[in-house]
Amino acid sequence: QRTPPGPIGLPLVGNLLHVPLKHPWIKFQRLGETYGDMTYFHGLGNSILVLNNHGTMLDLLVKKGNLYCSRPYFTVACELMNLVNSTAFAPFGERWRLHRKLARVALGPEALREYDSTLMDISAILNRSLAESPADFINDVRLAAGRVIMSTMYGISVDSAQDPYIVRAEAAMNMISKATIPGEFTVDLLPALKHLPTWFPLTRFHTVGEEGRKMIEELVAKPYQYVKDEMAAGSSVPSFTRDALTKKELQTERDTDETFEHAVKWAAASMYAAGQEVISSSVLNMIMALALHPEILRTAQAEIDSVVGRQRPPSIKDRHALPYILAIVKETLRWHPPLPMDIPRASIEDDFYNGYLIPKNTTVIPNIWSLSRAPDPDYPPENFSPERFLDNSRINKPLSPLEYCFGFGRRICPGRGLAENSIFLLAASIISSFDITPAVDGKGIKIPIDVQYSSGLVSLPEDFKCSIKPRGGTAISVDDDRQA
Ligand code: HEM
Repeated sequence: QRTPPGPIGLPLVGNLLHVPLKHPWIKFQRLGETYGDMTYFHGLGNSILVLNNHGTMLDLLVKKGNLYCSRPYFTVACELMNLVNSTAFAPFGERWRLHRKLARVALGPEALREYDSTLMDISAILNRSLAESPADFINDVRLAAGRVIMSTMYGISVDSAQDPYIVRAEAAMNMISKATIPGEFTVDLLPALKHLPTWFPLTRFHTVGEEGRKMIEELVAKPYQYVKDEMAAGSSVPSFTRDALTKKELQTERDTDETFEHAVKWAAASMYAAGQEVISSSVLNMIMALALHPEILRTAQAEIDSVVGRQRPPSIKDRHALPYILAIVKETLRWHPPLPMDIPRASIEDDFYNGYLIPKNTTVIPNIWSLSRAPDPDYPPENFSPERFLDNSRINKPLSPLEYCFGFGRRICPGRGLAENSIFLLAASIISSFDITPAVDGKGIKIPIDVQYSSGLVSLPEDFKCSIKPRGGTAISVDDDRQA
């Protein structure tokens, strides 16, 4: 039986040369132009299938979801750093199912409502720091995203970027992101290498794995212990961890599953690892887009002024009355999807699809990037144009990025509700309070913004400069609170 088409490989190295380390999603999209919706190739013993078409992604990852709901085994991340315990890298099985149940109960729509006012507080704090130290906006946004996760997962309020919870998490994230690009570590391609002694050349992964494992152990254990201590003292506040330890929907698992505590700890820490960076990268991406498009910012401000007014900050409840802001959020996720290659899947059995064999253990890469680049004669894909989602007169409406940026089927992102709420609220409150323009140098000349993104599994905007100033005549004081 033949496998799907793809480039012909060299012996041994296979087609590894076809996977550049920089922005592999662009190369994958081009391979799709040559080979069609499915491109299949080998690299050092791994078989890789890249999907470039939405229908094919739905057929394999939703309709045949059970066959494709495992993850490839990243030796460095999964084994040496222990991330096989996390939700995102867990293979298909009982442990992963329990994590998903925890997320359904403790991060579902009902649980999310508990956090609306926390998110409002976090936006107000972000606005205050943007007004006080606008040059630090990148750190401020990262910190706000860290606050969203620490408060919803553990009820921990974070004071500053030097907070040990945040420092630990950021360092661990840095490592994970690097360890999970297929091909980044030779050991991921030749798993037997991990048995080589640490002095052997090429075994940098031993050091990285060891450091990563220590960091991750602390990331998992410390905040969990905090929630237990607060609960014992009778002073805990709502959080994912507290809900998981108390909600009656999880009583059976708590009573019968001896791995329950381990699962709660790892599920909560997985949310940090999976959620903080994508929220901050989305908000920074939006700030960059608005600095480049003053007319879009003005239209967005006019919408907020007319719907919400200048006397109070926007809230989650205003969402459906603010279609332009929602279109900006969608366009931000489409313009540069935070996970351009989704999180790769692994097939758990041989499958036959459209006349091709897809062998068991194939690494499947749904190339979300290709979907975000669908040709559009009215609004070219490289342009930032929220209008593309609002122009009802068009016959061919674009697919909403909410249909693909969060993944598919049984492994779809369990944090998407929290992500949508927090990105919307942070975006709306920044837009309502600030003017954003390119920065100027000492001579008053604009510093051009170079639109560049990193190459990890999560792809972030590279650092850029812009000017953020409170809006003239704004009635919303930037050190606002919810009573204003
Ligand atoms: C803009 C924000 C976000 C984007 C674009 C995003 C995207 C994704 C994608 C593409 C996946 C892989 C889904 C698949 O395999 O098909 C995923 C998985 C995951 N996401 Fe998100 N995510 C976001 C925010 C969050 C947040 C805020 C959290 C937690 C609070 C979170 C937690 C997770 C977890 C735990 C997984 C692993 C699920 C599993 O393997 O079963 N994500 N996300």
